[in-house]
This record gives sequence, C-alpha cells and structure tokens, in this order.
Amino acid sequence: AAEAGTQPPPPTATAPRILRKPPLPELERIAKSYNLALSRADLTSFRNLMDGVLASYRRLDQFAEPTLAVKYPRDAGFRPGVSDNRLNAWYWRCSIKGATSGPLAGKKIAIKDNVCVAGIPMMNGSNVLEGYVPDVDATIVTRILDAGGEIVGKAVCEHLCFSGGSHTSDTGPVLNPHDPKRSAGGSSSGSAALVVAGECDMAIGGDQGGSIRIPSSFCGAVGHKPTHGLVPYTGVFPIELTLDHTGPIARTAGDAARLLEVLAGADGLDPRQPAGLRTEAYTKQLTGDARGLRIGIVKEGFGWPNSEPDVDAMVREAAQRMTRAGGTVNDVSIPLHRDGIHIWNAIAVEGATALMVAGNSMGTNWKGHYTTSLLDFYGRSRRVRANDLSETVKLVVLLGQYMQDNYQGRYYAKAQNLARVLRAAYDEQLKGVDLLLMPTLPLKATLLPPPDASREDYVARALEMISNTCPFDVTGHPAATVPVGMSEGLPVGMMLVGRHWEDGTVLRAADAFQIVG
Ligand SMILES: NC(=O)c1ccccc1
Repeated sequence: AAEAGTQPPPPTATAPRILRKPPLPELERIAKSYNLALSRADLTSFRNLMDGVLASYRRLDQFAEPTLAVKYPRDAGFRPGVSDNRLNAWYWRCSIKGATSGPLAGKKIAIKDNVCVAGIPMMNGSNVLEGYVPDVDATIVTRILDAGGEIVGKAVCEHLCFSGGSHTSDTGPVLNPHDPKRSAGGSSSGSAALVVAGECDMAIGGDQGGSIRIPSSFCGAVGHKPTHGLVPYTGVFPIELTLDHTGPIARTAGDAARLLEVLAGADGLDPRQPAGLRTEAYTKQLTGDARGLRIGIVKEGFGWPNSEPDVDAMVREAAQRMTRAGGTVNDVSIPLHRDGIHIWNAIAVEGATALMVAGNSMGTNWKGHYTTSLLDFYGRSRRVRANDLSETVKLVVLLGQYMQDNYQGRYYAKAQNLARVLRAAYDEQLKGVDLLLMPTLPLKATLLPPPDASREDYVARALEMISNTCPFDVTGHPAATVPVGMSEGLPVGMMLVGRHWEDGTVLRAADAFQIVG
C-alpha cells in the first residue's frame, strides 16, 4: 500500500501531474529502510531543505521532452480472431507502410511485442503491461519503414521475454508450426513461428539468453543475434543492458542479412552501442560459398546431460557439409564454454531484477533515450499487478533481490569480471578459426506443458535449453542458427559464432550452408 495504492495504471498520454512535497510519514518510512536514525525534527528540517530541488522538478514538468520520431501514418489495427491466428502467434495485426522504395520494399515484417510501435498496443507477453499503447517508434521500427518495409503486426513473445519456451505469454501458448502440441521456443516465439508458417517474410526478435536463436531452432528459421550493440535497442523493452540484443529472424540467411543491413548502426541514443561499433554491407558478403573460411567445431557444445543424440549427430554431420561449400572444418576445445551458463545466471538474475523490476524497465545512470510513457505505465502496473507476473519472473525477482540484499551484488560483479575471461577464451580460438560451430540447442522442440503443469515443469520448459546460446549474450559475439534438417519430424539447428562485428562472416557461412545443404 505504501508503494502504489490500488489505482489502475493511468492512460499512456502524459497527464499533468501535481508534484507533492514529500509527506513526513513517507520520509520516516524511507529513513527507516535506509537505517537512518532521524528524529521527526530532523526529518522536518530535511523536508524543508528539499524545496529548492523540488522547484527544479516542478520546472521539468513544464517542458515537453524530446521523443522518438513517428514518421509514417497508421491506424490502430486489430486483435486477430482465433480463426486467423492458427498458431496463436499474432498479438496484434496492423498495416504500417513505410517508404515507397528501399531494400525492404514489398517485405512484410512482424515485430516482436517487446518493441514499441507507436499507436499499436504492446503487452510483452504480460497482463501487467496489457493496455499500454506506446507513443514512440523504436529506432529499428523507423529503420524498417524508411527501408520500404511494411509492418504487418506484433508477434507474441514470452512473459517479459523471460522464457525460452513458448508457454508463458498471458495470451496463451504459441504453437510450433511443425507440431501444434510442441513449443515454438521463445522468447521470440511468435516471430519465428510466423516466419516459418509464411505469415510474414521476416521478423524482429530479441535475445538475452537465446531468444532469437531458440525459437528459430525449434521452428526451423534462420535467427541471427547480432554483435552486442550493433543494432540499437532504443524503444525496446529490456532485460539487462549487457545482455540485450535485437535482430532478424527469416527463412534464409540472405533475408536475415538484408534485414540486418537495415537495422545496424549507431542511433546515438542507446548505451549498449560502443564507440567502436562497426557495420558492414552484410548482403554483399554473401558469396554463396564458404571458401577460405575455417570453422572450429566446439567439443563442449555437444554432449550436455540433456543433449539429444540425434541433434548432436545431425550437427556434426552438417558441419562436415561446410567443406562442400569450400570451408575447412576441425575440432576445437573451449572448456570454459561449459561455465558460460553459470556466468549468465548471475548476470541475468541480478541484472534483470535491478533493471526490469527495481528500475521499472529503464533504470538510471546511462545516457540515451528513456521511454517515459513505459515507465509511467509499467512502473505502476508491475506493483499493482505483481501477482500477475509469470512464475519465471517471480523466481528471478525473489532470487535477484535476495542476492542483492545478502551479498551486495558481489556475485553480479564477479560474473561481469569473468565475462571478460569467457570472451577471451572464445577470442583465443577465433584467432585460429573464423567461426565456431555447435548445436544451437541440446534439444528439439519439447512438448508444451499442460495448463495445470507443476511450477517445476513450467520453469524447466522455460529455461532448460539455453546452455549453448546464453554464453554469447554474455560475451556479445555474433551468433546465428541455421536449420540443418529434420529429425522425428522436428527441425534441428546449427549455431555459427563469429568475431565481434564480423556478423557478415556468420551470415555468409549460414547462406553457403543453405545453398549446399
Ligand atoms: N530473453 C531471453 O533471451 C531468454 C531466453 C531464455 C530464458 C530467459 C531469457
């Protein structure tokens, strides 16, 4: 009750606010929570010392703030009926037409529902956000429209993107296009399912632990997690600044390269983008062969306790096919790869708690564009509707806050320091080879848990598949999954990982594989 009361979240439009001077009981509560021994007289004098700063806050209320451009007209679109949503993969349908010509002219593109598209509802898989209508276009949305693409809808994603299954969205499970009883993978569940079903040409996904590559592998698409920082994350609902990636899902590596070429580059508003960011003309790098490319098969990417033998065997066999495309293939060993998930767990659990929960999805201490309307809506709603959070998000918050409260964030800190060691271990091998190769996931698409599944099964189906994908969210290397074939009627994916900023090499190899494969 001390936090937000019982009011429903306010409408998105910025309403005039009355900035109240802090009531004394509020200051008493805060003093107590920070172990400050202050009398009522102390707090009263502090309260009066706040007048100057509060005048600054009131001044801020008189400004309009700079916003992200909304350049192309649109109407509100519609929520599709069940008969037009066979896979339950669309959250919203719309038609936003961009420029009349450009590299994406004629392409129909679905946008993951954690990306702001102005005027189109966004719920990021969560009832907590339901009713929010963004007032901005994410940078990548404007880039797609400027390139002549048509945005045809929002694709369902997992609850606040925190799941690699496709069963945690509050709009219900997304069905695998190859078998409706099975998971489409997540968290970009709808994006991959729609691409494979042919309901759009390309889609935007997001990836913090594997969420572009997991659904692409389960559904049989090409999914590319770009080098960390290559694609601006501005206007996209985050999980953790150092893990956040957004990028393309398509049926071919060629289409993924076409979309990446449009998305890539600094926007000056995203703290994830470093000064040394390097873009390339990715489509021009697709030679149709892999001549001269040296590929290292990472031993540690195979034979996990939950690895399916057919997956490991098919990826080993597919690796040999790279030689037909002109590549050379040999085995490499990176023992620390097995610890990637441990480093990821500490960063994801504590980092997500800090940014998504304590920081209301935006946090502080970085320069760039903050989506204020999202703060206003989500910051209230996540308190009022806390019990609507998914089981995976609840698990993260409980553990993340416990680790902060009892261990001062020292495990997060140590994991970030070890992230450099992990990156160096991959970079050392990437001196001798151009690409690393392994199964994208240990598993093919799993059965969707029933609605009455135990919490244990619900969480297992959401998190069990990330051991090969999540290390590259920690290190930021570009990583793509490409389908290598079917086993037991389900797609198997192979992951290719390149040096930082060499996304073109990754996509070139994936393209060559699709041509010879
Ligand atoms: N957003 C992600 O990439 C993710 C994937 C799997 C589990 C949790 C998060």
